[in-house]
Amino acid sequence: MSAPIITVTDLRKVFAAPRGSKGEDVVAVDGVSFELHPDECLAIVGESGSGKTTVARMIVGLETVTSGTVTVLGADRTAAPRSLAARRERAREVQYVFQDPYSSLNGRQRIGEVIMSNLRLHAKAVGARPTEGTVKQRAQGILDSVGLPQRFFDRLPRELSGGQRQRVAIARALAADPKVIVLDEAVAALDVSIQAQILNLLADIKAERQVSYLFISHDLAVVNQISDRMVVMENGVIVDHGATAELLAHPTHPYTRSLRAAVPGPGWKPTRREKLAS
Ligand SMILES: Nc1ncnc2c1ncn2[C@@H]1O[C@H](COP(=O)(O)OP(=O)(O)OP(=O)(O)O)[C@@H](O)[C@H]1O
Repeated sequence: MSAPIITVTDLRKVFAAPRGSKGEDVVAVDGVSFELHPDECLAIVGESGSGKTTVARMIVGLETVTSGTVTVLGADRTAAPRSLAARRERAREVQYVFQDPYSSLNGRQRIGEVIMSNLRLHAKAVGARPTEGTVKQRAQGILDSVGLPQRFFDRLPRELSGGQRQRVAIARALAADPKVIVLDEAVAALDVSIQAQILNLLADIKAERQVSYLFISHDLAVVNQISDRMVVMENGVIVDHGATAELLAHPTHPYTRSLRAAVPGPGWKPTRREKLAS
């Protein structure tokens, strides 16, 4: 098997109680280890507060690491980036798509400019000087690849639906041509039918490009559709891991079983992923 793109080893995060408060420190993540391989979708699942987002934020350098290590493409990424250039270098490797596409998009920036500014940023960082015409052409291509018509190029985020805005957030991530996209509850705010469209889009993108997903979700029905493997977190600790289809068809760990049991009946079928792939 080829070398992992991301390796996290014995990752731990403690949030200190505010100074002067009588509160206790929060151990959000405790001894988490896993690997993300090329072209795979690894899901991190668990209930609210289990530590999923904190793991992702440590991987992209948005949160400091208390102990343990993060390696991305063979480079140690445990320490927080020290400069803007270092932060951008990391962003070229790993892009982050947030749950709420509205607050993550600049309300005054038109959709085409959202994509073009990320294209310019990352082209500049690798010393390329594409013309404005080339940048625009690439941005139009990316808009097309996320299934949005060209007339959206000049629109503002508020003129788009939630699903369309999430397509723009994905387009912005693609503009960096990353090796990994972290999708943090990226479809949680969307209606089920729109969720399915975005999941199909993500599957298409992954089939076309060399990109891996770290897919964070509390929703096993969604995870079942998109991920190859999953790790299950409870109270900051990985309590279960394995191939998604296998783990969900035959959950053995009590926590995975309880999560699985909490999935609403209609629409839930362990074979749905095969259907999506067909
Ligand atoms: N900045 C912070 N300061 C203090 N505690 C925090 C901070 N961020 C997260 N926590 C705590 O760390 C724990 C894990 O939170 P985290 O957001 O990683 O969980 P999660 O599984 O992603 O949940 P959710 O899906 O609700 O975001 C929680 O107890 C949370 O309250």
